[in-house]
Amino acid sequence: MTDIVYIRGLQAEAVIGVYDWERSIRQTLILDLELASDNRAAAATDAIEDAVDYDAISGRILGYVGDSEFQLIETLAERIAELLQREFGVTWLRLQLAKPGAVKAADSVGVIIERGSRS
Ligand SMILES: Nc1nc2c(c(=O)[nH]1)N=C([C@H](O)[C@@H](O)CO)CN2
Repeated sequence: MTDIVYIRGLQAEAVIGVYDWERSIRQTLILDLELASDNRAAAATDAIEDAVDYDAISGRILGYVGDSEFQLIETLAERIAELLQREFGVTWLRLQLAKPGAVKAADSVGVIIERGSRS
């Protein structure tokens, strides 16, 4: 399957970080997602039930990240990937998780992961 539904620039706030000062503040995270989709199936029925619902997924991620308190962005990215596979049946995904305020001299830092199979 080569179709994709994407979400770009999803902005969330979380307690995240390894240092003591980070455990008592909320920091901004930016998520970019590519999700495998059979767009022809959704187009054939024109029904949201047959689509990868970017609105429902965005809402779920915002809620999950907002409640999370991990130390590493690697952990948060992995948990989000697992959640999307488990709850939304996503078979393949590429997730970029950026922590833009983390390194003062850099525009942004973060991780990119791919999970699942595209075929
Ligand atoms: N690979 C990672 N490196 C670092 C992380 C991280 O989550 N993954 N986190 C930190 C600190 O929390 C940093 O963001 C504070 O500015 C350092 N390195």
